[in-house]
Amino acid sequence: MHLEEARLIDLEDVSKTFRTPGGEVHALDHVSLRVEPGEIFGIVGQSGAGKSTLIRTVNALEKPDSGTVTVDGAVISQLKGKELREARRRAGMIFQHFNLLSSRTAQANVELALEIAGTGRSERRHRATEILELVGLSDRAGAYPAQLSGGQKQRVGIARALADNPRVLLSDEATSALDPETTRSVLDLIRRLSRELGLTVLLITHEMDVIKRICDSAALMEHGRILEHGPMDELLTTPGSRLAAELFQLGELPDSRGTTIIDVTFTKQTSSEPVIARLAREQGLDVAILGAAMETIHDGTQTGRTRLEIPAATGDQVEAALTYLRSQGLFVEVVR
Ligand SMILES: Nc1ncnc2c1ncn2[C@@H]1O[C@H](COP(=O)(O)OP(=O)(O)OP(=O)(O)O)[C@@H](O)[C@H]1O
Repeated sequence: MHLEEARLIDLEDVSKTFRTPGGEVHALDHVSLRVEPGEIFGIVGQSGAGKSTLIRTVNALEKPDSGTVTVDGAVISQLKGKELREARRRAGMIFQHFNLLSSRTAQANVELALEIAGTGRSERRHRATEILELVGLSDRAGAYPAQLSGGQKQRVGIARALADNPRVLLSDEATSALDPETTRSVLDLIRRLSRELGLTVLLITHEMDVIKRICDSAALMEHGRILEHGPMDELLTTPGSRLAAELFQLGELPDSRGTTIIDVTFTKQTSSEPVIARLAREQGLDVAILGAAMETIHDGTQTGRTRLEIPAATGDQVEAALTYLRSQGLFVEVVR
């Protein structure tokens, strides 16, 4: 792969401090992050973690105090004037509250993005029609935002963001104002567009479900720092991963009763149920399922965690059970 292509979104040692009456706030504290071409990368974290500041450095709405931000080969954090405006066109952005102009139809909202980019009138019309079709809104092109549902408004937002053919889509809590079903359909649309157009997507969210549903990779942010990041499969099988535990919550541990408790993580390739049944049968163990958190992800496969309790048994029996589960390709952590 060409070197520049491999650096589609690349933050290197980026810091940003705000001086407020209450003191200094380190919104970004030496953040380094790389998003691979074509992947959907989610950043999750509590309010105030620094997510918005991070995404704002990627479309140059915020200038870092130090470090570099590269987008599609351009070091966006160092550009000015015309060059900066040009580079900004490489990334489209969607927002929680859609940010559509209420006085313009869906079609005219999409065309506005192209007008600003200097595209001619007939080309604007053609492109807006094309992209509205791609997001499934052809029949609503003449509707005003007030006549559209939340999901439809976000589809217009997506069409507007992609009208100028950017290679990167930035999403700032794009589904936070939508109900769960609409959220799923908008996320699925983003996933489809990412695959069809080869789009790289960087999204920020405080919702773990968003990460589970569409992300290839994710990062956990806290106090301006990235605590963990990586491909989802790797995160889920990292011992002690906070992100994995938060993504697939298994609840509190029961009171100690001399048993062994293990968390079994299964990713795409396998489902845990038949394996657990076989474990009970073949090893003669009366295994109890204490909790399970599963998600059917975008490609229809299941990912999740199961918490098992193995009855008071000899060390050898527990060891044999762990060996068996691991031999089935499952990731196993002894919790207690
Ligand atoms: N322009 C600003 N001036 C002063 N402080 C700011 C500014 N922008 C952000 N901050 C502070 O920087 C920290 C990170 O804010 P940021 O908005 O990036 O977090 P966030 O994770 O996106 O949270 P939220 O989801 O609530 O927006 C917060 O403490 C915030 O108050």
